[in-house]
Amino acid sequence: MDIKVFLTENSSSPILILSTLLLLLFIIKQTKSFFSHNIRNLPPGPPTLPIIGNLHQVGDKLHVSLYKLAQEYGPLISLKLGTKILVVASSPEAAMGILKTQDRSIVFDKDLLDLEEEHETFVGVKRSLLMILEYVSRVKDVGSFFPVFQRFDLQGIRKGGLKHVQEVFDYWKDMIDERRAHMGSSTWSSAQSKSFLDRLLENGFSDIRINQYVTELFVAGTNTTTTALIWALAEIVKNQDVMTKIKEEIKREIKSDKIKVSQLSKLPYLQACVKESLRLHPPVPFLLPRLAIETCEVMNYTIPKNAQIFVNIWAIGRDPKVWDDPLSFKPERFLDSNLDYKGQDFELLPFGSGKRICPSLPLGSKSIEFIIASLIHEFDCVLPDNEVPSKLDMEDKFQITLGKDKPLKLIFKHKHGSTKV
Ligand code: HEM
Repeated sequence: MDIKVFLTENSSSPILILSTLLLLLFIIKQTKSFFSHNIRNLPPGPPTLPIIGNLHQVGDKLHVSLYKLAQEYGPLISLKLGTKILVVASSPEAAMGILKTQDRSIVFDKDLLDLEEEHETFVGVKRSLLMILEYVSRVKDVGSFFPVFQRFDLQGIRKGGLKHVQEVFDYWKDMIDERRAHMGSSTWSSAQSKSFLDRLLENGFSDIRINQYVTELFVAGTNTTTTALIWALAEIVKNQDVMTKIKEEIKREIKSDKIKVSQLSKLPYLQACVKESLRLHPPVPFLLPRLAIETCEVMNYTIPKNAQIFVNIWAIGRDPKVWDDPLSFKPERFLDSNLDYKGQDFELLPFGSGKRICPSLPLGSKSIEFIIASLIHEFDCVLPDNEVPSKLDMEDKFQITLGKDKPLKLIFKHKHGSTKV
């Protein structure tokens, strides 16, 4: 229909006319923005549709959709998501190119930590932290692909996320107030200062800053470690030959009732199992998104300023060009190899690399090794309901961490009597 005729026929409805004009303006703006993004020599990628670009190709399992696109278009690809350009690295070379040029990133949309929003009542810090993760990991946030819509928060993502951030803040507000009052009292001496919170308070951090740091640490630290632990246990239980080898190693090397952290270095096979599990199931499938601060060249392609960059470490861990028989759980591959996850080997980056590497790498990796070694040393671990280990379901579920879709249920029978599920 001719626009002029349409406007004349509908002149009785000013709201309809206004919304039509707004829609037209929007389409013109998007089209202009598409042409201005038409940068030469972008990394290859699938053809785009008008306005939405490649949004229709991004499934709920983002790590899998981007892995499949990388198989088709190469290790460094570019996509248009709304008005944004996303570059994804899915091979060690591409990861190295990105991580050596782009070392700043953003953790949360800063709006999520905006404290101006209204109060809600406390419902439980664990639930709230999980809800924050759930909101942060929502892939299909219209506002992030079309910044023009950001302020409207059409899907309620910002509002929902803020509600749970506020619940978490409320939870430890009392703790902060109490500690601050104690520090200000005459009975306080700096020798009593022990915790991370004390250090922040001593150094004059405001409540807002403390809230942000502590929430970030909780969000980054809790789900990652438990997710890694669950995957490693699931793989060991599924592969009973691996379980037998761990038991033999522990029996041979550990003579005490309890394992100490200092003894973990005597268990190279167990350490290889943890590495192998982190290769196949990195709890964080994409490193923290990097933002191209300036236009730059990576692998002879141009990455334009303000492009968002993902490194798909889940894809790198399954790349048949890098790993022999990549989908099999084979800890032996690490026994005669110097390959490590400390950020230097771009084939294996479960903790990231560069300035943004996980600050808790030693704590995270040692915790998993220690918990698994202790469980296997002290308990016999079996699946309930005569489930066959080799048939254990290993489907994953994409949130900001990549968890196991079906919960892992195990029965732990203490070697000296009691049973725990
Ligand atoms: C197995 C356990 C863990 C894994 C696999 C893991 C993985 C990661 C990864 C991949 C990143 C992003 C690195 C990058 O983009 O280059 C990261 C960042 C981070 N991790 Fe961990 N992490 C674990 C445990 C922890 C723990 C226990 C804590 C805190 C107690 C923690 C705190 C953080 C923080 C604060 C950041 C953000 C660093 C920044 O903003 O520069 N992580 N972690």
